[in-house]
Amino acid sequence: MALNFKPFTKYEILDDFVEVMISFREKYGDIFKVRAGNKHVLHVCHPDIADQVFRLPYKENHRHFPGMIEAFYKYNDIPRSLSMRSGKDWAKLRMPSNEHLLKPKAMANFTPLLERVANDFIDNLKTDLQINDAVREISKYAYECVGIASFNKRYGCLNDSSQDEMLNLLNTILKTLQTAYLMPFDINRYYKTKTYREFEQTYLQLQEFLKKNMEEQILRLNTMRDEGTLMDYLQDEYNLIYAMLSDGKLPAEEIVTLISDLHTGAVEGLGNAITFVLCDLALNPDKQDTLYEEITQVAADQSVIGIDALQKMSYLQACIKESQRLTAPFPGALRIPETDVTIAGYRIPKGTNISINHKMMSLDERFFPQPTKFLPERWTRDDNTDVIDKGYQNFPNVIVKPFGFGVRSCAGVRVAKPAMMLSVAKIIQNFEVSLPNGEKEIKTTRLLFPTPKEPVNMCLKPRQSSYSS
Ligand code: HEM
Repeated sequence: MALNFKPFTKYEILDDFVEVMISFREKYGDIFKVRAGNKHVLHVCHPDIADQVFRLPYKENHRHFPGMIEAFYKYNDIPRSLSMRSGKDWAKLRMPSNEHLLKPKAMANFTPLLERVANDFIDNLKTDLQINDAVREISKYAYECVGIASFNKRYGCLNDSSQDEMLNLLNTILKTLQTAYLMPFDINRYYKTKTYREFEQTYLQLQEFLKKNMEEQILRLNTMRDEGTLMDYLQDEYNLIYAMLSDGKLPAEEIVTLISDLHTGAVEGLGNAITFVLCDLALNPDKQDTLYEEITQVAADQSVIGIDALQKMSYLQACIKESQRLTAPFPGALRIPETDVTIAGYRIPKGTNISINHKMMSLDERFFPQPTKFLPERWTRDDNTDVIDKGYQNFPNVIVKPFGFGVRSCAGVRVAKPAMMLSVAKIIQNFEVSLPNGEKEIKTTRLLFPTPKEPVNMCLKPRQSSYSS
């Protein structure tokens, strides 16, 4: 079966994409094949089948990339970005990075840095008492978070609109990538299309920007070393570049490549995910009240919310997980079997793209009763069966996987989680959030990540006991 594209279309993901996929599942069952771009993708919509796919051996962690990406690296002699690598080449960059980005202490290392950005963001909101075009505004916060996590640097984007250029650039990179993934033929291998040229120009600009920041960071660290202040500084602040350079496993050029993935992966992903959590809380004031209660209990009268407090905020974690269930940032974890396999009775040739369709499973009534309702209680440990039948817990850890699954999952999750938790906790600690004009629903569309179809505005009412950030 194929989703047919006209030859010269705009290659966008259709707004009714989810409805189309649901109709396929109803017609063809829990496993079906769809044409996406120039490849076929096998969609899996049942946790038992997903479990079988996840358990296959993956030595190479292969990916297929659009022709535009292959053409870009043919024309430009720069190292491939992490997300565009496969096999040993991918592992060579990913494994040494994991030691810094994913080790258990990483979240504690990044949280104090991110909190500084969250505090500035809240200070701005205290003046504005509204968020206009939430994804855009929150993407600025996200961009600042990546700047401080990568280079211990404030880009200044929260207060300086001249920095918006970088946000536009990151947005263009994502848009052109999406088009490339959807194109049914690899024309970019033979001809530099407008999409290719836009991608090439913006991606090279991003690399230049990051190279310059890397050089500044190295100079700064060397100056501190020469002045004898480096060790004192490192006691106060985690520095990712120092940590990666000093273990000597990756050259500076490869570190820049990794940092570029941190930028492209983070800003849109975080901007949208945080917006959706705030919308869900605005549309469900009773859940917002419960969250506010938890925050006041755990954070007491503190303006500082540290890693210990975040880890105690189980309702906050449940709100985020439930929001990510509803909007499923990641439509499907991709797996490519390395030999011919039999799954759910079907013989599947090696090299087939299999997508574990988290989106379909997350909204499936068989696994989540009342699937369209925002019920964070689904994810709390208390046995509150009055609120929701927790039968879905028979499928733990397979269905809702916003950060992906296994070795190829999100490399920035230990930045993303505290960045999300800090912003939502501090906003709810300080304001009652609502949507204007009694809006009842946020319609979504996709730009690699799901995003609101129209800009979302939010009203912020200061809470009586709001603390200074
Ligand atoms: C809510 C926000 C985010 C979500 C939902 C998210 C989700 C994901 C998912 C599902 C993947 C796996 C994609 C795949 O299988 O190809 C991924 C990959 C990745 N993410 Fe995130 N992410 C988020 C934020 C971030 C942040 C803040 C960073 C960086 C600081 C980041 C860095 C990366 C990188 C580098 C990869 C590529 C990993 C690889 O190919 O080995 N992400 N992300």
